[in-house]
Amino acid sequence: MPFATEPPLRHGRAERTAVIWCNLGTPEEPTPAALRRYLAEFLADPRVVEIPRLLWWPILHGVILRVRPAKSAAKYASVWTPEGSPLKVWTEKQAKRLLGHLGERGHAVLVRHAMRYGHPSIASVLDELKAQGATRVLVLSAYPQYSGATTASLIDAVNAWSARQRAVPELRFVNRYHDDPGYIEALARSVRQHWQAHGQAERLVMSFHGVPERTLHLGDPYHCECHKTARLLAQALGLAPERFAVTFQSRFGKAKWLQPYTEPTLVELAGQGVKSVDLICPGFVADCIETLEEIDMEARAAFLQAGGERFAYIPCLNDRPEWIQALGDIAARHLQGWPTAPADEAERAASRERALALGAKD
Ligand SMILES: C=CC1=C(C)c2cc3[nH]c(cc4nc(cc5[nH]c(cc1n2)c(C)c5CCC(=O)O)C(CCC(=O)O)=C4C)c(C)c3C=C
Ligand SMILES: [Fe+2]
Ligand SMILES: [Fe+2]
Repeated sequence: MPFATEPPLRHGRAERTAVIWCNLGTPEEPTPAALRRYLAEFLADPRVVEIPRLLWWPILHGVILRVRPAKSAAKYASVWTPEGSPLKVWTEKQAKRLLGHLGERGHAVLVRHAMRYGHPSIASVLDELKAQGATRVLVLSAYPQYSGATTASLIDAVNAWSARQRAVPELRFVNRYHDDPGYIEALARSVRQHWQAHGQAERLVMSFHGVPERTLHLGDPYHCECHKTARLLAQALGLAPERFAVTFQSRFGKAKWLQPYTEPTLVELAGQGVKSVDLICPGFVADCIETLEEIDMEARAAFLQAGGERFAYIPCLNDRPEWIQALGDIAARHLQGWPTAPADEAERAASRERALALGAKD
């Protein structure tokens, strides 16, 4: 396999540190064609669908990619913004805010966002950072809870890029922050603020994206990490166990996924006479199709139709200042020991001196 041809690194050259804020990815447009491209890449990832290729390929190409793109495109169209897909808009904004926040704290780092599927791809962002002289890269995932389908998949993508490089930058991965106090407190504050403005419902439903149940039995920590996030959030809010529920949404395919499922739980609550629910999606740090359409439209309608009277969706953390602060703290913790101070002329000269003293030739 050919490795990249790269300009030789000069001794004494300033080190540059970069942070990549990685999210899942989203279609470029709310059209069947764009959805087909997006879903074809996403659902071909063996980390996402753990079915042997020989069985999965005919289903994916023969059925799913013929039917789903048009249906999903209509759903995306219902949440699309003038700037594009909500997931893209929030992810870009978060990267900018993180750059500003780290800068204020004296960290002169490069910050870019990247998408696991679609654009800008992880490989293209790593290429760009390397061209800008990044010698150390912190990969920060937009999934607080680790799962093979998400976190491990983005690690795979970074490693696939590394496998094509001659000079591989130093890499660090933030695999999880499901119990980070700053993240939990940012969630708690968003709930308290909602309660102050709109009053508290009878139940707080915490809905996480689902995964196939068998991944739990195979050792994926995702289910446990979702429950820990939920427990810590409930504790921070002083909620007794009977006042909240943990559910899983976005089931895909016919297999059993993590339970209880979000929508049937809402219908059941309404059937038990619960008239009001607040719903938060703590595992999504940016609003997207799964929160804005599946929850705030579909799940809302199901609850109200089943006899519920008040359904309040509490938005994702998006660009809330406490969240950007928490994200900055998480990044700063993982950047420890890496040079992030501005590389000025004096600093460059000193590092050259050190290199020469060690016998290196410039
Ligand atoms: C914790 C985050 C996520 C996990 C785990 C996850 C697993 C997973 N998802 C699918 C199938 C689909 N997911 C889709 C959208 C989507 N999924 C996540 C996050 C996780 N997925 C997000 C943030 C989004 C929104 C993307 C956006 O553009 O807004 C979709 C596409 C939408 C649709 O057609 O319904 C699919 C399909 C599987 C199979 C899976 C497996 C473990
Ligand atoms: Fe998903
Ligand atoms: Fe969905």
